[in-house]
Amino acid sequence: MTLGSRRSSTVELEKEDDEAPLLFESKEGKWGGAYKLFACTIFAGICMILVYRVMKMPKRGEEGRWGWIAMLWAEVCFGVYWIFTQSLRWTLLYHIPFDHRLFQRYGENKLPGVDIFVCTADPMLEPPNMVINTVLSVMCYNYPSNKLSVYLSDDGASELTFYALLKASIFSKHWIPFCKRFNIEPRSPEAYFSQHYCTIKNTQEWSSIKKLYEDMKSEIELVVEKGKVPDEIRKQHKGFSEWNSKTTKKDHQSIVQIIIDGRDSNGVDDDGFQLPTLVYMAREKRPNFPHHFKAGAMNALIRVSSEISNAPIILNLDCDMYSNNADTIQEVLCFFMDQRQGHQLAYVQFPQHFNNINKNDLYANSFPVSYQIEFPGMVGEGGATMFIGTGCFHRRESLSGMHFKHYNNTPKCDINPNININTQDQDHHKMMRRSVEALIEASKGVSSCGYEEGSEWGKEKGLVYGIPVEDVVTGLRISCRGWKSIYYNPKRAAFVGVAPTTLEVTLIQHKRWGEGLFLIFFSKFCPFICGYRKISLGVQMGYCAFLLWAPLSLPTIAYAVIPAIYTLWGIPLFPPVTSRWMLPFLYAPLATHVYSLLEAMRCGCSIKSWWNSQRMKLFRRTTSYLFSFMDTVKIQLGFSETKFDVTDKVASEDTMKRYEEEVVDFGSSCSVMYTIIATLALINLFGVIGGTKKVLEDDALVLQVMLCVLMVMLNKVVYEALFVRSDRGCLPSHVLVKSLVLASFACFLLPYFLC
Ligand SMILES: O=c1ccn([C@@H]2O[C@H](COP(=O)(O)OP(=O)(O)O[C@H]3O[C@H](CO)[C@@H](O)[C@H](O)[C@H]3O)[C@@H](O)[C@H]2O)c(=O)[nH]1
Ligand SMILES: [Mn+2]
Repeated sequence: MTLGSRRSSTVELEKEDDEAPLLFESKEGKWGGAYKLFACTIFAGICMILVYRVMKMPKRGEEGRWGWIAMLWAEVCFGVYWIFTQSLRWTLLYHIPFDHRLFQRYGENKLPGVDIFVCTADPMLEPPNMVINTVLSVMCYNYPSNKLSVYLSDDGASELTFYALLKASIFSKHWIPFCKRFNIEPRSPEAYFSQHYCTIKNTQEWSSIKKLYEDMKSEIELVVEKGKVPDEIRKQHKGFSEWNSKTTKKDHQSIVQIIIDGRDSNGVDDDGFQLPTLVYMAREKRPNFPHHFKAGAMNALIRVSSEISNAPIILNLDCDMYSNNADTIQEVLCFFMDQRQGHQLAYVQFPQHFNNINKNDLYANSFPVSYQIEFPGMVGEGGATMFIGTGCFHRRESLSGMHFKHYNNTPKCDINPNININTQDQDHHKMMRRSVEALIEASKGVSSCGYEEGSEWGKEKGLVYGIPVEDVVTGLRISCRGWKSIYYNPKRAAFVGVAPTTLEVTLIQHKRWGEGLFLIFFSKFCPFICGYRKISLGVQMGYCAFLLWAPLSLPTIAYAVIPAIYTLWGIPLFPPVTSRWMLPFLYAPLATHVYSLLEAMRCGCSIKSWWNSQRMKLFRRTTSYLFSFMDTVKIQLGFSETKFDVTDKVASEDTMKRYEEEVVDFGSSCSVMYTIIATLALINLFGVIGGTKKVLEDDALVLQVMLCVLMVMLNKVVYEALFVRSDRGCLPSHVLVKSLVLASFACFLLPYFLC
């Protein structure tokens, strides 16, 4: 069976609606003109820096030539990168939906079905209780339940997760009517009960539902702790028969269970309303078949859902991202169903918000500047935005791989315009209602390892394989296939997730991102090649501002090391304070950083969180992205394969305490990364100590010493972790020894080798 042949996959409008009021409007951001002028002055500064570098380059044999060349190279890199980031700031475009018009125009019956995919990969890193909270939150959307289907993909193939989902399906019968009756938010029970005391009039009902939730939660926790579902529970559901002693995460058959069949008249909640369909899926995995991580899971979900519900709109969520607004689907449909532009739209991306960011966002895990400026900036450049893996609504056709021109050329009446989805479908189901068993059989077939062999999945169809940021590359390809996309950041966050709480986890996560993004740059999906004449130059450059994180590590390391070492050697790399050339060297970096601070504050960051983000930028570039860079090179040369380290979403109490107190937690296992961080911090400390004396003799070293002082200020937390702290999150003594040896070598012995 081919995709989309059974049910309509089209959200389209009839011609007569052409005159009707639009379902959304677009607005340009303010203060564009002033910014453009300001950016031009910075650009002039950058050019003058480069001119000075080339003019004053020491001759062959003269002192400092290599350092000078390295600085020139680093400044060229920063300059080019800065230009790329400008394309994300030139024209900001925001979209505002009019959701009240949607129901007015279509009524409930004419709205399309929505399939919701939730992915999980490991019951230890992603606790089943967290997963079902996400599932429950999306089962409660203010949207006709018979049009909602929720699919959980479990790459951990864990009976614990399955058990939790069964429990959640029972609890949902009480939870959904409770949410709708009292119109509560958010609808993830864990989030709701942790944020609210009884806010509703009927306290008895509130307490009883809270008790139900807590009982379920502790029952699940008990089973998870045991690591095994007890036999008496296993007997209660035939689904457990899929697990036997040989089932492991990496080796098992396809498991598909329709836990709630939305067509079934028994599938109703306490108030007698239909429940959404709920499906558990663990696609087949075998040791000798690559499974392609999340991209593989998503592709299996696309196919399995096409057998079961085949809704034209797909929402995709990570297991830690619960829905925080029950009206999100309506808002999104305003975009997809708008008569003027809706048909061109492939996806609507929401930002990722987190509920566990500490006061000043110590690890710079939230991206307010990206979400409030850079993403709308990319939309402003050419109607495209990045797909970032979670909190994204897709049109099924585009996600499955269809080109816009083919979609647009398909006569819409042949594949049922959305107007008829509901009524026709139900008749359709009555007529050719496949039994649950038949649906499960078909689903198992399409989620088996063999199904993808020799097929176009992962290449032309579905999410792209081979790149650990499957999301970004897939979004880019969709844009290159002629589709538009919208970025939407509503006032009330639509989705809320969990951010890493230790430095180590953040650095590892960024290593994966950096590597994946850089791999895109080298693949056939490089925006300048794949996007040539398909997406605007601004969007191509905007993508590169992200794709080039990894190589930017090299100039950053050069800038963090060379000035400090050359200070100790007494060799100047910058113009003296008395020279007029000093001006661009002061202006360009100062203006960019002051601007970046203002921009962050405009997005609601505190000064301290901006400062933290600058430190994290340094840490990430000198460690995560350096490893991303090296691994990408290895992969390109064929020495290594891509992998996906799942982000740990649980933290010990000790760690949480430090996180809340905003004390950097270095953890224990990333010692190579920490050695680099500590070595750079020490080199700059030596630079300041040795340089202060020299500055008094030679004013040519002033800028260099200022740079070292800035680096030392950024690295304050590192010195504390090395010399002062003694808790479990500090830096171990072997890191101190190694970094001292390395830093001393670079500062004091290297000159003897080089001379
Ligand atoms: O083999 C795998 C690995 C991961 N996942 C799921 O993918 C999601 C994202 O994984 P996570 O470890 O949380 O990574 P993050 O870095 O937090 O994820 C961001 O970056 C990823 C790409 O690197 C995107 O896939 C995600 O959607 C995006 O939120 C989670 O729900 C996982 O359960 C799978 O289903 N199968
Ligand atoms: Mn995550």
